Amino acid sequence: MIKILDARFVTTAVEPKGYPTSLAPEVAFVGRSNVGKSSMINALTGRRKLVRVSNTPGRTRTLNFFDVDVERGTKRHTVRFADLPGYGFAKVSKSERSEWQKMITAYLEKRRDLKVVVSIIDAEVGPTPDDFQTLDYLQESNRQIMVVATKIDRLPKARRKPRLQALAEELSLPREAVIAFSATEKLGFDEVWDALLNTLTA
Ligand SMILES: Nc1nc2c(ncn2[C@@H]2O[C@H](COP(=O)(O)OP(=O)(O)OP(=O)(O)O)[C@@H](O)[C@H]2O)c(=O)[nH]1
Ligand SMILES: [Mg+2]
Repeated sequence: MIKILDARFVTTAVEPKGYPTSLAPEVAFVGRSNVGKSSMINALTGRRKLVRVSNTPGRTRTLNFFDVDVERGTKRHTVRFADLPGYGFAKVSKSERSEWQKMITAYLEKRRDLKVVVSIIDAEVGPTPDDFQTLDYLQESNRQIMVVATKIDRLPKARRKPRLQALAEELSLPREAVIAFSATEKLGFDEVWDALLNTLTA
């Protein structure tokens, strides 16, 4: 039902004056370093190498923008994705960490085009204090939030449903508000796209 027509890199930015000019509603992917943000963008665009991913936390160090043309039913949409550096990466200096923090919060606070923030949680690890802090911050900023639990493939099938239920409870969300995802097993593609397009076209 969901078909990706095209996906392309737009630009890299570190501060507001480098953000691309408005074109389409924007979706930002936030989460811990190494949680799988860039992999999720690759999976959602059906391009294995659109964004660089890595085993080493701290791979993404700037804001990276991508445009995606997507078709659902007979309707075509263009959506802009913003891949953000992860938070909670310990192996950088304090000053570097605060630079990252500034880069991310400047974007989340000021970006007008930003319509949905996808908060990515590791399904196995569960929400960390950093995740809770970010979710609180986003709620206070009145941002539209979508929670996606990724790396669900790492859990045996029988444990997935109870795990998602527990995650939803921890986050004080209804069960259906937490979408299960796996970049490696390609799970959750339709669910995430449907939720995104439903929100963006509401
Ligand atoms: N098993 C499994 N591994 C995944 C999944 N998604 C990502 N990974 C792995 O997790 C690691 C980190 O992935 P990235 O997509 O680079 O993570 P990121 O959140 O963009 O990381 P930073 O840019 O450092 O913040 C890589 O080794 C990926 O292959 C998934 O759904 N399942
Ligand atoms: Mg990344």
